[in-house]
Amino acid sequence: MLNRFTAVTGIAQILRAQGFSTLLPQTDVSVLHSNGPSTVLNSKYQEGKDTLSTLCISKGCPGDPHPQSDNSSFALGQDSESEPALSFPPPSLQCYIHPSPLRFPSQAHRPGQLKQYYLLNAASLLPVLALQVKDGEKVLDLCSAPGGKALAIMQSASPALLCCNEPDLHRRDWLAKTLESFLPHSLKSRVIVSAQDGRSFGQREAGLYDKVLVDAPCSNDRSWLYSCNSQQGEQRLKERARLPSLQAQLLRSALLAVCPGGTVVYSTCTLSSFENFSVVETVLKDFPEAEAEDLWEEIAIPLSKYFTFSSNPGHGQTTQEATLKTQDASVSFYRHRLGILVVPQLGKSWGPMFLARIRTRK
Ligand SMILES: C[S@@+](CC[C@H](N)C(=O)[O-])C[C@H]1O[C@@H](n2cnc3c(N)ncnc32)[C@H](O)[C@@H]1O
Repeated sequence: MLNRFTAVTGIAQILRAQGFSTLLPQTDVSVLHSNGPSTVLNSKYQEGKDTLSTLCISKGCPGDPHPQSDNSSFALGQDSESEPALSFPPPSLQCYIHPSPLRFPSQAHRPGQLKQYYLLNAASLLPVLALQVKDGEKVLDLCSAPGGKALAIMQSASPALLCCNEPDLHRRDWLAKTLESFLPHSLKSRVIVSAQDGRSFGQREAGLYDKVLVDAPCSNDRSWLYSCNSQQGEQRLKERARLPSLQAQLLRSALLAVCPGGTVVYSTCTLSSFENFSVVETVLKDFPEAEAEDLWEEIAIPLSKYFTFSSNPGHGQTTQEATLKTQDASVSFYRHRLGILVVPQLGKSWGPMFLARIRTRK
């Protein structure tokens, strides 16, 4: 993720030369121009585990009273390759994706300077896209560390307040460092770090937020690829059992924290339907004034060129299979009203990622 609060000249050209393309349909920086200082990216990629191949570039943020970017002179064209379009692409967010697993080297800390890019699993952008944060809104990131989605929110819009909550001390330090490395001082009063247990947040700050992201602690299926010993594995299997209850409490808390007419996005990086569809279904029973929205047309179809989606909840619920032919691929989908799931694919370095969007009635 290129940081719009720094100079980013030259990176888009390097990306294109390396075979990256824009993830979001509306932009193509092949015609990117800038008079600002050029940035040199270390283009020596490493192939290996935990590969990340999404890069986000952002234009200047219209609502930001303190633009510190030199990229206001960028001229951006339309991406004729991409269709159909996302209905709500954040106007200031540009993302790049690579068809094969590549890894940019992460950028070293440079005292007194903001980092220019942040690497993230491409599917991590989807909960932020679903949240549709608008300038001036109050946003809560209930489970925030290490801060990738909080940064993506700040690349997408200029909220009046972004509260990043993380109860774990070590991870909260990591979060604070991430925010410090990417966001200018001028945003300090608008991006705050909180240390509460997310389960009680909703009671304490009931109805205060327009948007709440619950990127919940989960089984994190991709991390199984890197678990090194069986003891660790057994411990994690034990912990799995308590997750759906914790996740449901966090989602309930989020629904209390959001104002009438507000939006909650619930996401995990597991395939487990007990941590995904079942949590949403259980919690919605307690909130008759809230309903899950269909993300199929808005997110799954426009991004089907890159991600394989499923909305099959498993355990015998009714599903409807549909096949969508894109320019490049024919992909099978299962539709379900409660959420969508990015399924990992061989040779791709993203997913799983489940997301559901819930709106409360005004
Ligand atoms: C999947 S990670 C969040 C990743 C983060 N949103 C990002 O994009 O970088 C889940 C986080 O939830 C935190 N967490 C665990 N229990 C929590 C609780 N009771 N309330 C709030 N956060 C909690 C974990 O410490 C962990 O940092």
